[in-house]
Amino acid sequence: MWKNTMKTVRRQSAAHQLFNARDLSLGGTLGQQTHLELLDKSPPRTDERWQQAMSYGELPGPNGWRMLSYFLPGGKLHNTNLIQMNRRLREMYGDIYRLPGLMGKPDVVFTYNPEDFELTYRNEGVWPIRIGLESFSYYRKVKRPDVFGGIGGLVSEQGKDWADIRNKVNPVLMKVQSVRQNLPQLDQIAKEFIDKLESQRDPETHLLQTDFHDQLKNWAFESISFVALNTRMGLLSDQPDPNAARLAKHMSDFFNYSFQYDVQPSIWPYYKTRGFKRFLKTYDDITEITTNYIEEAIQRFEIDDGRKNKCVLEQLLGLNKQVAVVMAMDMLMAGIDTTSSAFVTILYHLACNPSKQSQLRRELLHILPDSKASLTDESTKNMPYLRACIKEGLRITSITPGNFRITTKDLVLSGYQVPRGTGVLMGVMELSNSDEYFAQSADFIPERWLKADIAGDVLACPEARTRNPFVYLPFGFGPRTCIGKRIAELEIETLLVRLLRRYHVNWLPNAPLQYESTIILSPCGDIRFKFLPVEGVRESL
Ligand code: HEM
Repeated sequence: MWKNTMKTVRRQSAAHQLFNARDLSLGGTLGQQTHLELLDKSPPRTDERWQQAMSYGELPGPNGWRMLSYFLPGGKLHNTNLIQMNRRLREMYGDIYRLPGLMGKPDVVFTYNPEDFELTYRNEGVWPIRIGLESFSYYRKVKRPDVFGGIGGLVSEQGKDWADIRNKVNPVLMKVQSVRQNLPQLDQIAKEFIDKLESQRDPETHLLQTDFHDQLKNWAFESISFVALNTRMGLLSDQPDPNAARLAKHMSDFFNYSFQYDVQPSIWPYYKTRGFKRFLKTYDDITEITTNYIEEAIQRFEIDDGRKNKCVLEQLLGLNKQVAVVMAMDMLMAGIDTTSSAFVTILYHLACNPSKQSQLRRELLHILPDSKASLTDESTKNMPYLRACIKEGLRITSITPGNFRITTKDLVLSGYQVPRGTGVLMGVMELSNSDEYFAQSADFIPERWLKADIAGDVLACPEARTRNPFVYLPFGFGPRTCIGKRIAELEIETLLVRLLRRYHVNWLPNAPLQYESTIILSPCGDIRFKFLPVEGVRESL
């Protein structure tokens, strides 16, 4: 079900990703605010700091033709992926450089200076601009206003339209209590995942007979669809709901299509090709299946009206049905690959660092002395080492390696004038992997995230990281930060507890875990772990 996505994605190069994001001004044709309308309207800056800064034209970087030549066969960036491309450009031009915007797109300034990150975020205002995926808006606003009532969704809206939804849904999705009420069901899903893993594990070799990453995507799908649709899809059972299996297949197709039509070059804004029409059909199928699930949930809520705590979907429906439909779909679209990729990453680091894994298991044995017991708010309150391991895994490989904004004000970045309306790409993962900000940055050291006073028997080492918060931002920053952060953390924590309480996990390949860069960094290639039951195995300390 998930394989198809991988194959297509592996063919993409940095050149495609760089040149082919749709023209930002397309927003105008979709009836949403364009980034130009959102820029600060005050006169250009004339203050001393601005005057003394070097001019924008002095920023290092290639012109349009030179940049194109880099991507031709034999060029410096030919066949690189996005990460390799950024590293080479940084070697060539330094810690701040400019790539020209082609075909009507704004220039993008790449920076590796945390002071620039802070300035950019602190000046983004209440309506930060991050370029969205235009097909979302087109489908929802132009093709199906009957279902979505003119709402494009968080990922693609800008300005006031974005803020209207975000302000409504923040209390539902960002409030700890609202999210944590899902713990019992997410724990149940984690248990079912482990049971399935056990049934696919060879007891002699301790290897899985199936693809672990694919299985994890089923777990992520089952978990997020419970939160978003209040429905158990049965994807971890032998007999999934047939509509759930269809939805999962459509989701997989959707990622292929979105990459093709939102990121690669395409004429769809001007001419609707046959392929694009198939994409719209996939959107239609996803919409039909999710709205059916939501209708079924509404009936359940009506029958069972006396509950004290309303689930996420019920709270969203209480705001507005169209907001609930859009949000549920966005959660499904943004919450599967992200969470499963992050989980593989964290598990990989723990598998490669057996002493850290043993340390974590000591904490887990304390939290869950009886492996059959359920996790509760009380038992999971105090898990400092687990949370530190998650942070440390995402530090070494943040699955979103850079954050993007369009500047709304004139800014001085690294001593250069950067006019409003310019794209700024903040290369945060490079900094979180630099010894300048994290001592022994290549090593997995969860202790750097522990506070000395709560570390218990662990030797905390908070001095191994910088105090600058802008060099570690796996979920972004500010009013536009990831809205699924709390859900993702809860899902990952719950499954890590269950998995490592049950198994010692070893990494089998001789090579490190590989990634491909698409919209996120996704683990690829040889992903094999060995799962040895904890019962009866001596800890290697
Ligand atoms: C480990 C898992 C995840 C990571 C690392 C991640 C990371 C991110 C990042 C970096 C952003 C951009 C933030 C910014 O611009 O400042 C983002 C946005 C977003 N994420 Fe996540 N995410 C994850 C899981 C999820 C999940 C589970 C959901 C669904 C509930 C989700 C839904 C969204 C949405 C809707 C946005 C757009 C928010 C907006 O523009 O207002 N994410 N995510």
